[in-house]
Amino acid sequence: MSIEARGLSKRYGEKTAVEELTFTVRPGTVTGFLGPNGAGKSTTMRLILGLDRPTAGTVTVAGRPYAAHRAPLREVGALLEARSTHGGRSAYKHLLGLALTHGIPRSRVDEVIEAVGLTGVAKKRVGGFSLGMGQRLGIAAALLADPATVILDEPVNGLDPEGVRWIRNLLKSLAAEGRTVFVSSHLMSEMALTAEQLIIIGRGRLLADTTVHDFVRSAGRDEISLRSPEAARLRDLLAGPGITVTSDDAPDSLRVNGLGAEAIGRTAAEHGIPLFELTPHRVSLEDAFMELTRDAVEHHAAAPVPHHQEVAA
Ligand SMILES: Nc1ncnc2c1ncn2[C@@H]1O[C@H](COP(=O)(O)OP(=O)(O)OP(=O)(O)O)[C@@H](O)[C@H]1O
Repeated sequence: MSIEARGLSKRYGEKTAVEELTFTVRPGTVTGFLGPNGAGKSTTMRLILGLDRPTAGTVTVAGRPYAAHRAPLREVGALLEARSTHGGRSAYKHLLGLALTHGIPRSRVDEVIEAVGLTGVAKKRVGGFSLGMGQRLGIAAALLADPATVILDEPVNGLDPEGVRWIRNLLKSLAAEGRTVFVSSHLMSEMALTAEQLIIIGRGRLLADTTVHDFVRSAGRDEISLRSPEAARLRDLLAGPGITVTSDDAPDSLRVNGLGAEAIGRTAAEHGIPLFELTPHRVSLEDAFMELTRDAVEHHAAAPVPHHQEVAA
């Protein structure tokens, strides 16, 4: 049961929150929905759930707009914002209320409470819940009708490492059961551990629709830093197509892109050039994500201008 967005756009007055988004979220895998703050993730999720009307384009779940489903709760379970629950009620009463109004058996309430690990506190007032317990309750509500599609907006926000790991495993198991799992985040590193597919947006536009595997591979070019008393000579020897050598402020240091440590070490040895240091640096996923979304970030912090000298393209 896929989620299909086609030319999906949403404007609020002058502000374009979502612009011509076209993507498909497929069942059986976790799809991460990534973008910096204000990219349009929450708006897109609201459009999927029929809580807002698109200015243009369409979005369907299992072939129909959300509102056209006879029992939408059974089709799509969603967690948008935590803490929409009445603080004076217990978790159990809250879920039971939802279940009774949607024809869901009482036994299912116990099941989801158990599944999200709230059994010990199910009879306690929701008002006294921690952020993590509130998120678990929101997820219990989303799963109550055993939906084929699960949509969660920033579910790990504010959670401790144990909670983050729990959500990660839960999402994977929901996908393994054949469900469509669509989860937003602004943390690339978290999505790399949780998702298989990635849809990345910035300023409302699609920036990438890819797999985590491909994103990691394209981001995974190594940069090598080295120190040598003959750095200038080595720099000329390493230059070539697809290879970038930059020198930092220190006259004996170089940074090399496009060559492995072995190739550099071998070239240095062939020419009798001593190396004092040869260190590979992995370009982090977070760096690659920031690079991709740099132009789409609404508020930049002032960054120092890098001082690099390029000797070869
Ligand atoms: N009801 C609204 N009226 C006016 N502007 C809105 C409205 N809802 C969202 N926006 C604007 O649309 C843009 C996208 O917002 P949205 O909340 O969808 O982004 P997001 O990717 O979920 O961001 P975050 O990670 O900060 O939650 C933002 O610039 C936001 O200010």
